[in-house]
Amino acid sequence: MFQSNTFKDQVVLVTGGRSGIGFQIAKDMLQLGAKVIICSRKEAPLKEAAEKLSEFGVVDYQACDIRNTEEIQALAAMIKEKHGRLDVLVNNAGGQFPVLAEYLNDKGWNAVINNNLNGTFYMIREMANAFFIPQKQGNIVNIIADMHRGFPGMIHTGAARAGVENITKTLAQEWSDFNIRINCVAPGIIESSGLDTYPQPVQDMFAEAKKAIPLKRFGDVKDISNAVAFLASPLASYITGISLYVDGAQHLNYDKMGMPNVLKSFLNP
Ligand SMILES: CCC/C=C/C(=O)SCCNC(=O)CCNC(=O)[C@H](O)C(C)(C)COP(=O)([O-])OP(=O)([O-])OC[C@H]1O[C@@H](n2cnc3c(N)ncnc32)[C@H](O)[C@@H]1OP(=O)([O-])[O-]
Ligand SMILES: NC(=O)C1=CN([C@@H]2O[C@H](COP(=O)(O)OP(=O)(O)OC[C@H]3O[C@@H](n4cnc5c(N)ncnc54)[C@H](OP(=O)(O)O)[C@@H]3O)[C@@H](O)[C@H]2O)C=CC1
Repeated sequence: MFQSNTFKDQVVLVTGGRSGIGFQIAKDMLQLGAKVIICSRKEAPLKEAAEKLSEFGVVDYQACDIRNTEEIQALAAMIKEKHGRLDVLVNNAGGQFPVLAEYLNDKGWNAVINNNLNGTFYMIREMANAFFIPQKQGNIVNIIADMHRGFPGMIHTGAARAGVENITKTLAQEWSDFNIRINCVAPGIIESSGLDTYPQPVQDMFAEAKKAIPLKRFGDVKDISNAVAFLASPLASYITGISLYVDGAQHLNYDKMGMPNVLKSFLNP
């Protein structure tokens, strides 16, 4: 659907690109002409993913925990040495676990805030300082979540993603002088490797909730990748500071999905 040269010779970094949504984004960017770098915490699955992706184009990888500034700086140094520039940063790495607020301890709260909010900010700041600000050009897409009306059962990630959404609105203004565009994609429930990490009762609850999604289906990793490609492409050259909900209108119908109640009955000890 996009022209195969949409990202020709552009350098694209996809965090969490070894699996699920990130893998699809990396694959599609390669097929649209980009050189792609993927990072995540563990070296072995990253290498395996990079080998699979190399069928589609030039791909590099480096283990990097987005919560660790030194590791991010080392990743930026590798990209500078090998490619000389960075055009697009896709902040896809993240995760959380279902829990009710009253049972969430400091460690669990901090783990998710550190990953999804702090890690995303560190990555944005470091890549902007290393590339986008000196280049006076850059493009950032942040994967957040469907937390438009709060996120019962996932208060930590709701707060973290709302923080990223606000960072996005701030930087769309603060960094407009550097010709940096920054946007979010907010996935609904997407059939991906990430979803498989949830316990069976939560997956059963998702299956039940599907009936109340106005488009009556879960999303596909390709639905998210298409939105990322659009926002990172020149087709979106006048779009910055927005969140694009890719969720079959779930965010308009959340309470009817019965998620809070089902989550509550599952999560109550
Ligand atoms: C509708 C929405 C659909 C969304 C779908 C997706 O997003 S799919 C994509 C989803 N993909 C993913 O989510 C995958 C990636 N997810 C992750 O890597 C983790 O969930 C992370 C984000 C907490 C980071 O982890 P990390 O390596 O930084 O930390 P750690 O593992 O060492 O844990 C630190 C502390 O957190 C707590 N705690 C953690 N887990 C649970 C739990 N299940 N139960 C209860 N508590 C839990 C616990 O306090 C633990 O300390 P402890 O008690 O062990 O001393
Ligand atoms: N699937 C869904 O329905 C939805 C997903 N999302 C979000 O979309 C993103 C992708 O999800 P999905 O593909 O489904 O799930 P996955 O669990 O497959 O992907 C998460 C990726 O992030 C990486 N990652 C996690 N923490 C870090 C870290 N600290 N540093 C570097 N990499 C990290 C993981 O690799 P590793 O563990 O090896 O580090 C993994 O590759 C996530 O942020 C997720 O929360 C949002 C809403 C809905």
